[in-house]
Amino acid sequence: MQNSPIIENDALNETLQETPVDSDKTDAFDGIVGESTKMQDIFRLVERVADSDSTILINGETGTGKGLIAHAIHKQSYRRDQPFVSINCGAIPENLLESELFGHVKGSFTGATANKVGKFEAANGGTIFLDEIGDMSQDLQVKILKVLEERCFEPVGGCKTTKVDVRIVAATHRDLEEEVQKGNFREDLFYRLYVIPIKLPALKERRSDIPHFVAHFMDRLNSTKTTAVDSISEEALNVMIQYTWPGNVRELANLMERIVVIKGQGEIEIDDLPRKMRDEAPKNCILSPEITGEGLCLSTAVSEFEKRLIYQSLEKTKWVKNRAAKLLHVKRTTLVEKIKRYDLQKCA
Ligand SMILES: Nc1ncnc2c1ncn2[C@@H]1O[C@H](COP(=O)(O)OP(=O)(O)OP(=O)(O)O)[C@@H](O)[C@H]1O
Repeated sequence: MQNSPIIENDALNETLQETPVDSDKTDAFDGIVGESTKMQDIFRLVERVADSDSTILINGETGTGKGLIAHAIHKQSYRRDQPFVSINCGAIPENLLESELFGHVKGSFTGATANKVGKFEAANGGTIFLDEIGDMSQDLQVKILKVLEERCFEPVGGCKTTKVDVRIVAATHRDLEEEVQKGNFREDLFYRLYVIPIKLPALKERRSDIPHFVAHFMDRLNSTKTTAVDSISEEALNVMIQYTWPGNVRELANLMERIVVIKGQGEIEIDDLPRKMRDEAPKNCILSPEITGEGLCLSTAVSEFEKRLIYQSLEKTKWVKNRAAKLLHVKRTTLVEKIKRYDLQKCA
C-alpha cells in the first residue's frame, strides 16, 4: 500500500498538546473518565476536529470506549441537536445490513411489507456511527464508498437516489491497514475513512485511569442500585492496577457491577476480586510476604518492598522526583539511581 495523505495521530497530538481542554465545551465528555495523558490528548483532538465534518475512524480494542468517543464527537459538533444514529455493522446479518443502512421499498424482497427508512436517512443532518466497519462485506463497502464520495444512495429495490447530509464516524477493532493488505478491505474506502484517525489506547496502556474508573463506577452503581460500597482497599486497588484487562473498560465496568451488587456495602477488599486477577498480581503488589516451608529470599523480598514503596511515592508526587525523595527521606540522587536500577516507569 502506498503512503496516504493522512494526518498522522502523533504529529497531530504534538500540536494539540499545547492546547488546553476548553472547559466551556466539556459537556460532551460528561461521564467519560480520562485523566491520563493519553486520554487528555484524545479529548483535545476530539475538540479540535468535532466541527470539521471530516470523516473520523476510531480504532481500538473491544471495550476501550469507541462508541462513547463517537458520541462525544457528535455532542461536541455543530450537529449536536440533530440525530446521532449508531449501527453495529458486525452484528447484523449480511442480507439485512444493506436495508438497515439504506432502507428499502415495499415489495423489494420477501418480508418487505412497507417502505422502510434506513439509518443514513434517519441520521440526515446529524452523525452516523458505523461501528465495526471492518466486518462489512466487499459489496457493501462499495456502497458505503459511494455515500462517502457523493453523499447519496438508493434504498434496496428503489431507483430514486436519496441525498443526505451526514457526518460519518466509523470504528473498528481491526487493523484496517492489515485488512487492506490481506485483501479483505477496499483500499479506496480505507483512504476515504482514514481522514482523521483516533486510536484509543487499551486500558493497560493508561493504568493511571484505573483508580478514577473504580471511583466513577462505584458512584454510579451506588446511586442506581442503591448500594453503599464506598471504598476500596489499597491492596485491592493495586491488584486492579496491575491486571492486564483484556476486555478493557467494559470488563472493569462489569466487574465493578458484580462486586458492588454482591457486596452491597462496605469496602472492596482483595478477596472480592476474581482469582485470576489476584494470581496475576502478587509479584508486583505490596503484600506482606509469607515465609512458607521452603523459606524466602530475604534480599529479593526487601528489594521488592523497596521497589513498590518508591513507585508509590512517585505516584503520590506525580513523579516529581524531589518531592518523592523527600517523602522517602532519601537524597534525590539515591532515588534516581534506584528508579534506574528497578527500571520504574510512569504509567500512561
Ligand atoms: N472513558 C470511559 N469513561 C467511562 N466509561 C467508559 C469509558 N470507556 C468505556 N466506557 C464504558 O465501557 C463500556 C464499553 O464502551 P464502548 O461500548 O464505547 O466500547 P467499544 O470500544 O465501542 O466496544 P466494542 O468494540 O466492543 O463495541 C461502556 O459501558 C462504556 O460506557
